[in-house]
Amino acid sequence: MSMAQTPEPKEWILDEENELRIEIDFDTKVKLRLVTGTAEIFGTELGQNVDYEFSGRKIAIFTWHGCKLLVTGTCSVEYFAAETPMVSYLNMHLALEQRRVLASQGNNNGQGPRVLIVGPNDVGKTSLSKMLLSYGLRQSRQPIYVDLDCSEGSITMPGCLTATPLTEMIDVEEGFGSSATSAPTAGSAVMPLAYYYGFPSPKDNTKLYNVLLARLAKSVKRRLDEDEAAKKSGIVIDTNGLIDATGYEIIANCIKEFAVDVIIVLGHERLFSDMTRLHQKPGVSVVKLAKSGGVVERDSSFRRLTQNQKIREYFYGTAKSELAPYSTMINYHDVEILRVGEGSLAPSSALPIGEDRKVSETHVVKVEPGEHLLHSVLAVSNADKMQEPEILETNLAGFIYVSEVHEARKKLTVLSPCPGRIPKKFWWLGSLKWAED
Ligand SMILES: Nc1ncnc2c1ncn2[C@@H]1O[C@H](COP(=O)(O)OP(=O)(O)OP(=O)(O)O)[C@@H](O)[C@H]1O
Repeated sequence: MSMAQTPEPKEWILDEENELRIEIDFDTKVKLRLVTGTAEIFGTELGQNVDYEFSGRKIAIFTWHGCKLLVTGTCSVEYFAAETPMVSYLNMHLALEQRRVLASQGNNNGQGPRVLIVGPNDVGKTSLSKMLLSYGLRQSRQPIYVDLDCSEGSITMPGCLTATPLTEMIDVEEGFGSSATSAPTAGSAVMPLAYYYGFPSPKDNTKLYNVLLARLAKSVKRRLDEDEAAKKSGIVIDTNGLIDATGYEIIANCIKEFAVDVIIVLGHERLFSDMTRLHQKPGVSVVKLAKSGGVVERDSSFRRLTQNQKIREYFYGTAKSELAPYSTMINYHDVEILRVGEGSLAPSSALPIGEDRKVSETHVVKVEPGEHLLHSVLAVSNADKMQEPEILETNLAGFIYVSEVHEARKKLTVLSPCPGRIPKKFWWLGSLKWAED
Protein backbone atom coordinates (compact mmCIF):
# COMPACT_ATOMS: atom_id res chain seq x y z
CA MET A 1 0.00 0.00 0.00
CA SER A 2 1.49 3.34 -0.95
CA MET A 3 1.27 6.21 1.44
CA ALA A 4 -1.03 8.97 0.24
CA GLN A 5 1.01 12.05 -0.49
CA THR A 6 0.23 15.11 1.53
CA PRO A 7 -0.57 17.81 -1.01
CA GLU A 8 1.34 21.06 -0.87
CA PRO A 9 -0.59 23.77 0.98
CA LYS A 10 -1.73 26.66 -1.17
CA GLU A 11 -1.32 30.17 0.16
CA TRP A 12 -3.99 32.85 -0.26
CA ILE A 13 -3.43 36.46 0.69
CA LEU A 14 -6.69 38.35 0.99
CA ASP A 15 -7.14 42.11 1.18
CA GLU A 16 -9.64 43.64 3.55
CA GLU A 17 -13.30 42.83 2.87
CA ASN A 18 -12.44 40.04 0.44
CA GLU A 19 -13.51 36.44 0.67
CA LEU A 20 -12.16 33.09 -0.44
CA ARG A 21 -14.91 30.80 -1.73
CA ILE A 22 -14.27 27.09 -1.77
CA GLU A 23 -16.28 23.97 -2.56
CA ILE A 24 -15.19 20.60 -1.24
CA ASP A 25 -16.59 17.29 -2.45
CA PHE A 26 -17.89 14.67 -0.06
CA ASP A 27 -15.08 12.21 -0.84
CA THR A 28 -12.23 14.61 -0.05
CA LYS A 29 -10.99 16.47 2.97
CA VAL A 30 -9.55 19.94 2.90
CA LYS A 31 -7.63 21.63 5.69
CA LEU A 32 -7.77 25.34 6.25
CA ARG A 33 -5.48 27.44 8.41
CA LEU A 34 -5.48 31.15 9.19
CA VAL A 35 -1.83 32.18 9.36
CA THR A 36 -2.03 35.94 9.92
CA GLY A 37 -4.79 38.52 10.23
CA THR A 38 -8.45 37.81 10.98
CA ALA A 39 -11.06 35.80 9.11
CA GLU A 40 -14.52 34.35 9.68
CA ILE A 41 -16.79 31.71 8.22
CA PHE A 42 -20.45 32.76 8.20
CA GLY A 43 -19.82 35.01 11.19
CA THR A 44 -17.68 32.72 13.33
CA GLU A 45 -14.09 33.89 13.76
CA LEU A 46 -11.26 31.50 12.95
CA GLY A 47 -8.45 30.98 15.44
CA GLN A 48 -4.94 31.66 14.19
CA ASN A 49 -2.83 28.59 13.39
CA VAL A 50 -5.66 26.16 14.07
CA ASP A 51 -6.33 23.49 11.42
CA TYR A 52 -9.96 23.30 10.37
CA GLU A 53 -11.06 20.35 8.29
CA PHE A 54 -13.97 20.25 5.83
CA SER A 55 -15.67 17.69 3.65
CA GLY A 56 -18.82 18.05 1.53
CA ARG A 57 -19.13 21.79 2.11
CA LYS A 58 -19.40 25.05 0.19
CA ILE A 59 -18.03 27.92 2.23
CA ALA A 60 -16.74 31.48 2.19
CA ILE A 61 -13.82 32.62 4.35
CA PHE A 62 -14.29 36.36 4.73
CA THR A 63 -11.84 38.89 6.15
CA TRP A 64 -12.65 42.38 7.42
CA HIS A 65 -9.01 43.45 7.80
CA GLY A 66 -7.01 41.18 5.49
CA CYS A 67 -5.40 37.81 6.15
CA LYS A 68 -3.15 35.02 4.97
CA LEU A 69 -4.70 31.55 4.61
CA LEU A 70 -3.31 28.11 3.85
CA VAL A 71 -5.50 25.57 2.09
CA THR A 72 -4.31 21.96 1.99
CA GLY A 73 -6.14 19.44 -0.20
CA THR A 74 -8.13 19.53 -3.41
CA CYS A 75 -11.12 21.84 -3.68
CA SER A 76 -13.54 21.38 -6.58
CA VAL A 77 -13.93 25.17 -6.75
CA GLU A 78 -11.57 27.76 -5.27
CA TYR A 79 -11.53 31.50 -6.01
CA PHE A 80 -11.48 34.82 -4.24
CA ALA A 81 -14.01 37.63 -4.55
CA ALA A 82 -13.64 41.30 -3.72
CA GLU A 83 -17.33 42.08 -4.09
CA THR A 84 -19.57 40.79 -1.33
CA PRO A 85 -22.72 42.06 0.43
CA MET A 86 -21.02 41.63 3.82
CA VAL A 87 -21.10 45.34 4.75
CA SER A 88 -24.88 45.38 4.30
CA TYR A 89 -25.17 42.20 6.41
CA LEU A 90 -23.08 43.82 9.14
CA ASN A 91 -25.27 46.94 8.99
CA MET A 92 -28.30 44.70 9.39
CA HIS A 93 -26.72 43.25 12.51
CA LEU A 94 -26.04 46.77 13.84
CA ALA A 95 -29.70 47.69 13.30
CA LEU A 96 -30.78 44.57 15.24
CA GLU A 97 -28.28 45.43 17.95
CA GLN A 98 -29.91 48.87 18.28
CA ARG A 99 -33.25 47.18 18.87
CA ARG A 100 -31.65 45.03 21.55
CA VAL A 101 -30.27 48.10 23.27
CA LEU A 102 -33.74 49.69 23.17
CA ALA A 103 -35.21 46.48 24.61
CA SER A 104 -32.66 46.58 27.44
CA GLN A 105 -33.84 50.10 28.21
CA GLY A 106 -37.36 48.79 28.62
CA ASN A 107 -38.75 49.71 25.19
CA ASN A 108 -40.88 47.31 23.11
CA ASN A 109 -41.91 45.46 26.31
CA GLY A 110 -38.26 44.55 26.79
CA GLN A 111 -38.35 42.38 23.67
CA GLY A 112 -35.47 42.18 21.22
CA PRO A 113 -36.00 41.80 17.46
CA ARG A 114 -37.95 38.87 16.03
CA VAL A 115 -36.37 38.47 12.62
CA LEU A 116 -37.76 36.43 9.74
CA ILE A 117 -35.53 35.64 6.75
CA VAL A 118 -37.38 34.84 3.53
CA GLY A 119 -36.36 34.28 -0.08
CA PRO A 120 -36.27 31.57 -2.74
CA ASN A 121 -34.04 28.49 -2.50
CA ASP A 122 -30.29 28.94 -2.52
CA VAL A 123 -29.99 32.66 -1.84
CA GLY A 124 -28.06 32.29 1.41
CA LYS A 125 -30.85 32.37 4.04
CA THR A 126 -29.21 29.82 6.32
CA SER A 127 -25.80 31.49 5.88
CA LEU A 128 -27.26 34.90 6.75
CA SER A 129 -29.03 33.40 9.80
CA LYS A 130 -25.68 32.03 10.97
CA MET A 131 -24.02 35.42 10.49
CA LEU A 132 -26.67 37.41 12.33
CA LEU A 133 -26.70 34.88 15.17
CA SER A 134 -22.89 34.78 15.37
CA TYR A 135 -22.54 38.56 15.37
CA GLY A 136 -25.14 38.64 18.17
CA LEU A 137 -23.21 35.98 20.11
CA ARG A 138 -19.98 37.91 19.60
CA GLN A 139 -21.65 40.81 21.40
CA SER A 140 -22.61 38.52 24.28
CA ARG A 141 -26.23 38.19 23.18
CA GLN A 142 -28.11 34.91 23.46
CA PRO A 143 -30.46 34.79 20.49
CA ILE A 144 -32.77 31.90 19.69
CA TYR A 145 -32.44 30.23 16.31
CA VAL A 146 -35.71 28.99 14.84
CA ASP A 147 -35.34 26.63 11.90
CA LEU A 148 -38.50 26.14 9.86
CA ASP A 149 -36.64 24.61 6.91
CA CYS A 150 -37.86 21.04 7.29
CA SER A 151 -35.88 19.85 4.25
CA GLU A 152 -32.53 20.58 5.83
CA GLY A 153 -32.57 20.17 9.59
CA SER A 154 -29.71 22.47 10.58
CA ILE A 155 -30.21 21.71 14.27
CA THR A 156 -31.36 18.11 14.51
CA MET A 157 -32.59 16.10 11.57
CA PRO A 158 -34.45 16.86 8.38
CA GLY A 159 -38.24 16.71 8.81
CA CYS A 160 -38.42 18.75 12.03
CA LEU A 161 -39.35 22.26 13.05
CA THR A 162 -36.91 23.35 15.72
CA ALA A 163 -35.78 26.16 17.97
CA THR A 164 -32.68 26.40 20.07
CA PRO A 165 -31.20 29.07 22.33
CA LEU A 166 -27.62 29.72 21.28
CA THR A 167 -25.10 30.38 23.98
CA GLU A 168 -21.91 29.17 22.34
CA MET A 169 -20.35 30.20 19.07
CA ILE A 170 -21.46 28.22 16.03
CA ASP A 171 -18.73 25.73 15.19
CA VAL A 172 -17.17 26.44 11.79
CA GLU A 173 -16.58 22.78 11.03
CA GLU A 174 -19.79 21.32 12.41
CA GLY A 175 -22.32 24.10 11.92
CA PHE A 176 -25.18 24.46 14.36
CA GLY A 177 -24.93 20.85 15.47
CA SER A 178 -22.39 21.28 18.22
CA SER A 179 -23.52 24.62 19.59
CA ALA A 180 -27.12 23.51 19.72
CA THR A 181 -26.72 20.11 21.41
CA SER A 182 -27.77 18.18 18.35
CA ALA A 183 -28.99 15.20 20.33
CA PRO A 184 -31.86 16.50 22.41
CA THR A 185 -31.64 14.92 25.83
CA ALA A 186 -34.16 15.56 28.53
CA GLY A 187 -32.97 18.01 31.14
CA SER A 188 -30.11 19.44 29.10
CA ALA A 189 -29.58 23.14 29.73
CA VAL A 190 -29.93 24.20 26.13
CA MET A 191 -32.26 21.53 24.85
CA PRO A 192 -33.48 22.31 21.36
CA LEU A 193 -37.22 22.27 20.95
CA ALA A 194 -38.02 19.91 18.13
CA TYR A 195 -41.40 18.95 16.69
CA TYR A 196 -41.81 16.24 14.17
CA TYR A 197 -43.27 17.06 10.77
CA GLY A 198 -41.87 14.19 8.74
CA PHE A 199 -42.02 15.59 5.22
CA PRO A 200 -39.40 17.44 3.16
CA SER A 201 -41.64 20.35 2.05
CA PRO A 202 -44.29 22.41 3.88
CA LYS A 203 -46.47 21.74 0.83
CA ASP A 204 -46.64 18.02 1.65
CA ASN A 205 -48.98 18.63 4.59
CA THR A 206 -49.53 22.34 5.04
CA LYS A 207 -52.14 21.96 7.72
CA LEU A 208 -49.84 19.92 9.95
CA TYR A 209 -46.96 22.30 9.20
CA ASN A 210 -49.02 25.26 10.39
CA VAL A 211 -50.17 23.43 13.53
CA LEU A 212 -46.56 22.66 14.45
CA LEU A 213 -45.40 26.17 13.57
CA ALA A 214 -47.97 27.60 16.02
CA ARG A 215 -46.92 25.05 18.66
CA LEU A 216 -43.25 25.90 18.24
CA ALA A 217 -44.03 29.63 18.45
CA LYS A 218 -45.86 29.05 21.73
CA SER A 219 -42.88 27.17 23.19
CA VAL A 220 -40.45 29.83 22.01
CA LYS A 221 -42.60 32.53 23.59
CA ARG A 222 -42.57 30.65 26.89
CA ARG A 223 -38.80 30.35 26.69
CA LEU A 224 -38.43 34.07 26.01
CA ASP A 225 -40.69 34.87 28.96
CA GLU A 226 -38.48 32.76 31.23
CA ASP A 227 -35.11 33.86 29.91
CA GLU A 228 -34.41 37.58 30.15
CA ALA A 229 -31.15 37.45 28.11
CA ALA A 230 -32.81 35.54 25.26
CA LYS A 231 -35.81 37.87 25.33
CA LYS A 232 -33.62 40.94 24.84
CA SER A 233 -31.52 39.18 22.20
CA GLY A 234 -34.53 38.11 20.15
CA ILE A 235 -34.95 35.38 17.57
CA VAL A 236 -33.80 34.67 14.02
CA ILE A 237 -36.14 32.53 11.93
CA ASP A 238 -34.74 30.65 8.94
CA THR A 239 -37.32 29.48 6.42
CA ASN A 240 -37.33 27.16 3.47
CA GLY A 241 -37.48 28.65 0.00
CA LEU A 242 -41.21 28.34 -0.67
CA ILE A 243 -42.53 31.61 -2.13
CA ASP A 244 -45.70 30.57 -3.97
CA ALA A 245 -49.26 30.94 -2.58
CA THR A 246 -48.64 28.28 0.09
CA GLY A 247 -45.33 29.94 0.93
CA TYR A 248 -47.07 33.31 1.38
CA GLU A 249 -49.67 31.70 3.65
CA ILE A 250 -46.92 30.16 5.78
CA ILE A 251 -44.97 33.44 5.91
CA ALA A 252 -48.12 35.31 7.08
CA ASN A 253 -48.75 32.63 9.68
CA CYS A 254 -45.19 32.82 10.89
CA ILE A 255 -45.28 36.62 11.21
CA LYS A 256 -48.44 36.33 13.31
CA GLU A 257 -47.36 33.43 15.53
CA PHE A 258 -43.83 34.66 16.26
CA ALA A 259 -44.84 38.36 16.38
CA VAL A 260 -42.15 39.05 13.77
CA ASP A 261 -41.06 42.70 13.60
CA VAL A 262 -38.21 42.52 11.08
CA ILE A 263 -38.68 40.76 7.75
CA ILE A 264 -35.53 40.33 5.69
CA VAL A 265 -36.11 39.52 2.03
CA LEU A 266 -33.04 38.02 0.46
CA GLY A 267 -32.37 38.26 -3.25
CA HIS A 268 -35.90 38.60 -4.69
CA GLU A 269 -37.41 41.92 -5.87
CA ARG A 270 -41.02 40.83 -6.28
CA LEU A 271 -41.10 39.06 -2.94
CA PHE A 272 -39.75 42.24 -1.32
CA SER A 273 -42.45 44.34 -2.95
CA ASP A 274 -45.18 41.85 -1.90
CA MET A 275 -43.89 41.62 1.66
CA THR A 276 -43.80 45.42 1.93
CA ARG A 277 -47.37 45.68 0.65
CA LEU A 278 -48.72 42.84 2.78
CA HIS A 279 -46.81 43.13 6.02
CA GLN A 280 -45.15 46.51 6.49
CA LYS A 281 -46.86 48.43 9.26
CA PRO A 282 -45.90 50.52 12.27
CA GLY A 283 -43.46 48.44 14.29
CA VAL A 284 -42.77 45.97 11.47
CA SER A 285 -39.91 46.68 9.04
CA VAL A 286 -39.36 44.94 5.74
CA VAL A 287 -35.74 45.06 4.59
CA LYS A 288 -34.19 43.98 1.30
CA LEU A 289 -30.71 42.48 1.20
CA ALA A 290 -28.72 41.34 -1.81
CA LYS A 291 -27.80 37.73 -2.41
CA SER A 292 -24.10 37.04 -2.27
CA GLY A 293 -22.51 36.12 -5.60
CA GLY A 294 -20.87 33.25 -3.74
CA VAL A 295 -24.05 31.37 -2.82
CA VAL A 296 -24.06 28.08 -4.62
CA GLU A 297 -27.03 26.20 -5.96
CA ARG A 298 -27.14 22.73 -4.52
CA ASP A 299 -28.55 20.00 -6.72
CA SER A 300 -30.65 17.19 -5.34
CA SER A 301 -27.72 14.79 -5.09
CA PHE A 302 -25.67 17.29 -3.06
CA ARG A 303 -28.68 17.88 -0.77
CA ARG A 304 -29.16 14.14 -0.37
CA LEU A 305 -25.48 13.67 0.55
CA THR A 306 -25.71 16.54 3.04
CA GLN A 307 -28.73 14.84 4.60
CA ASN A 308 -26.82 11.55 4.84
CA GLN A 309 -23.89 13.34 6.43
CA LYS A 310 -26.26 14.91 9.03
CA ILE A 311 -27.82 11.58 9.91
CA ARG A 312 -24.42 9.92 10.14
CA GLU A 313 -23.16 12.66 12.46
CA TYR A 314 -26.19 12.31 14.72
CA PHE A 315 -25.28 8.71 15.48
CA TYR A 316 -21.50 8.57 14.92
CA GLY A 317 -20.42 12.15 15.66
CA THR A 318 -17.76 13.94 13.65
CA ALA A 319 -14.04 13.39 13.17
CA LYS A 320 -13.49 15.92 15.95
CA SER A 321 -15.90 14.37 18.43
CA GLU A 322 -16.66 10.79 17.58
CA LEU A 323 -19.65 9.02 19.08
CA ALA A 324 -20.31 5.31 19.33
CA PRO A 325 -24.00 4.63 18.91
CA TYR A 326 -25.68 2.01 21.09
CA SER A 327 -27.37 -0.92 19.48
CA THR A 328 -30.54 -2.29 21.14
CA MET A 329 -33.02 -5.07 20.33
CA ILE A 330 -36.66 -4.12 20.63
CA ASN A 331 -39.75 -6.32 20.46
CA TYR A 332 -42.34 -5.22 17.93
CA HIS A 333 -44.95 -5.10 20.66
CA ASP A 334 -42.91 -2.82 22.92
CA VAL A 335 -43.20 0.17 20.58
CA GLU A 336 -45.97 1.99 18.77
CA ILE A 337 -44.98 3.27 15.36
CA LEU A 338 -47.02 6.23 14.17
CA ARG A 339 -47.30 8.35 11.11
CA VAL A 340 -49.34 11.41 10.30
CA GLY A 341 -51.83 12.21 7.62
CA GLU A 342 -51.97 8.85 5.92
CA GLY A 343 -55.59 9.71 5.14
CA SER A 344 -54.48 12.69 3.09
CA LEU A 345 -53.23 10.27 0.47
CA ALA A 346 -56.72 8.79 0.08
CA PRO A 347 -59.20 10.40 -2.31
CA SER A 348 -61.86 12.47 -0.50
CA SER A 349 -64.51 9.92 -1.39
CA ALA A 350 -62.57 7.25 0.50
CA LEU A 351 -62.46 9.21 3.73
CA PRO A 352 -64.80 8.21 6.58
CA ILE A 353 -68.16 9.96 6.45
CA GLY A 354 -68.09 13.31 8.22
CA GLU A 355 -64.31 13.57 8.04
CA ASP A 356 -62.95 16.06 5.58
CA ARG A 357 -59.49 16.08 4.10
CA LYS A 358 -58.25 18.78 6.51
CA VAL A 359 -58.98 16.55 9.51
CA SER A 360 -57.31 13.54 7.96
CA GLU A 361 -54.16 15.56 7.25
CA THR A 362 -53.46 15.70 10.97
CA HIS A 363 -54.83 12.30 11.80
CA VAL A 364 -52.38 9.94 13.48
CA VAL A 365 -52.19 6.45 12.03
CA LYS A 366 -50.57 3.38 13.61
CA VAL A 367 -48.09 1.52 11.43
CA GLU A 368 -47.36 -2.21 11.75
CA PRO A 369 -43.65 -2.89 12.24
CA GLY A 370 -42.02 -4.99 9.54
CA GLU A 371 -39.32 -5.18 6.89
CA HIS A 372 -40.38 -1.81 5.48
CA LEU A 373 -38.79 -0.12 8.52
CA LEU A 374 -35.27 -1.21 7.56
CA HIS A 375 -32.91 1.81 7.33
CA SER A 376 -35.59 4.22 8.52
CA VAL A 377 -34.78 7.08 10.86
CA LEU A 378 -37.58 7.41 13.40
CA ALA A 379 -38.24 10.30 15.76
CA VAL A 380 -38.87 9.33 19.36
CA SER A 381 -41.74 11.32 20.84
CA ASN A 382 -41.65 12.49 24.44
CA ALA A 383 -45.33 11.54 24.76
CA ASP A 384 -46.34 8.90 27.30
CA LYS A 385 -49.78 8.25 25.95
CA MET A 386 -51.48 8.16 22.61
CA GLN A 387 -53.87 11.04 22.67
CA GLU A 388 -54.84 13.13 19.66
CA PRO A 389 -54.13 15.88 18.85
CA GLU A 390 -51.74 16.35 21.83
CA ILE A 391 -49.31 13.70 20.63
CA LEU A 392 -48.69 15.66 17.43
CA GLU A 393 -47.63 18.66 19.42
CA THR A 394 -45.34 16.82 21.81
CA ASN A 395 -41.63 17.67 21.76
CA LEU A 396 -39.13 15.05 20.56
CA ALA A 397 -36.75 13.11 22.78
CA GLY A 398 -34.38 12.19 19.94
CA PHE A 399 -33.97 9.85 16.97
CA ILE A 400 -33.25 6.18 16.38
CA TYR A 401 -32.16 4.27 13.29
CA VAL A 402 -33.48 0.83 12.37
CA SER A 403 -30.37 -1.15 11.41
CA GLU A 404 -31.95 -4.62 11.25
CA VAL A 405 -35.42 -6.14 11.10
CA HIS A 406 -35.87 -9.71 12.39
CA GLU A 407 -39.31 -10.42 10.96
CA ALA A 408 -39.45 -14.05 12.14
CA ARG A 409 -38.59 -13.10 15.73
CA LYS A 410 -40.71 -9.93 15.61
CA LYS A 411 -37.79 -7.77 16.72
CA LEU A 412 -35.93 -4.68 15.53
CA THR A 413 -32.29 -3.73 16.07
CA VAL A 414 -32.03 0.00 16.49
CA LEU A 415 -29.16 2.44 16.94
CA SER A 416 -29.43 5.27 19.41
CA PRO A 417 -26.89 7.90 20.49
CA CYS A 418 -27.72 7.26 24.17
CA PRO A 419 -27.09 4.07 26.16
CA GLY A 420 -29.78 1.95 27.78
CA ARG A 421 -33.41 1.29 27.09
CA ILE A 422 -35.10 3.80 24.82
CA PRO A 423 -37.30 5.57 27.32
CA LYS A 424 -40.30 6.35 25.16
CA LYS A 425 -42.46 4.04 23.10
CA PHE A 426 -44.15 6.28 20.53
CA TRP A 427 -41.98 6.60 17.46
CA TRP A 428 -42.75 8.71 14.40
CA LEU A 429 -42.13 7.31 10.96
CA GLY A 430 -41.51 9.83 8.17
CA SER A 431 -39.89 9.56 4.79
CA LEU A 432 -36.33 9.62 6.09
CA LYS A 433 -34.18 6.63 5.17
CA TRP A 434 -30.46 6.19 5.54
CA ALA A 435 -28.20 3.49 4.19
CA GLU A 436 -25.21 3.32 6.56
CA ASP A 437 -21.99 3.74 4.65
N1 LIG B 1 -20.46 33.67 0.06
C1 LIG B 1 -20.49 32.36 -0.14
N2 LIG B 1 -19.47 31.72 -0.75
C2 LIG B 1 -19.48 30.40 -0.96
N3 LIG B 1 -20.50 29.59 -0.62
C3 LIG B 1 -21.56 30.16 -0.01
C4 LIG B 1 -21.61 31.56 0.28
N4 LIG B 1 -22.79 31.81 0.89
C5 LIG B 1 -23.44 30.64 1.00
N5 LIG B 1 -22.70 29.64 0.46
C6 LIG B 1 -23.10 28.22 0.35
O1 LIG B 1 -24.15 28.15 -0.61
C7 LIG B 1 -25.09 27.13 -0.25
C8 LIG B 1 -26.48 27.72 -0.15
O2 LIG B 1 -26.53 28.66 0.92
P1 LIG B 1 -27.66 28.65 2.06
O3 LIG B 1 -27.85 27.29 2.62
O4 LIG B 1 -27.32 29.73 3.02
O5 LIG B 1 -28.92 29.05 1.18
P2 LIG B 1 -30.48 28.98 1.55
O6 LIG B 1 -31.11 30.16 0.92
O7 LIG B 1 -30.65 28.83 3.02
O8 LIG B 1 -30.92 27.67 0.80
P3 LIG B 1 -32.26 26.78 1.01
O9 LIG B 1 -33.43 27.68 1.14
O10 LIG B 1 -32.32 26.00 -0.24
O11 LIG B 1 -32.02 25.96 2.23
C9 LIG B 1 -24.58 26.55 1.06
O12 LIG B 1 -23.85 25.38 0.79
C10 LIG B 1 -23.67 27.65 1.62
O13 LIG B 1 -22.69 27.12 2.49
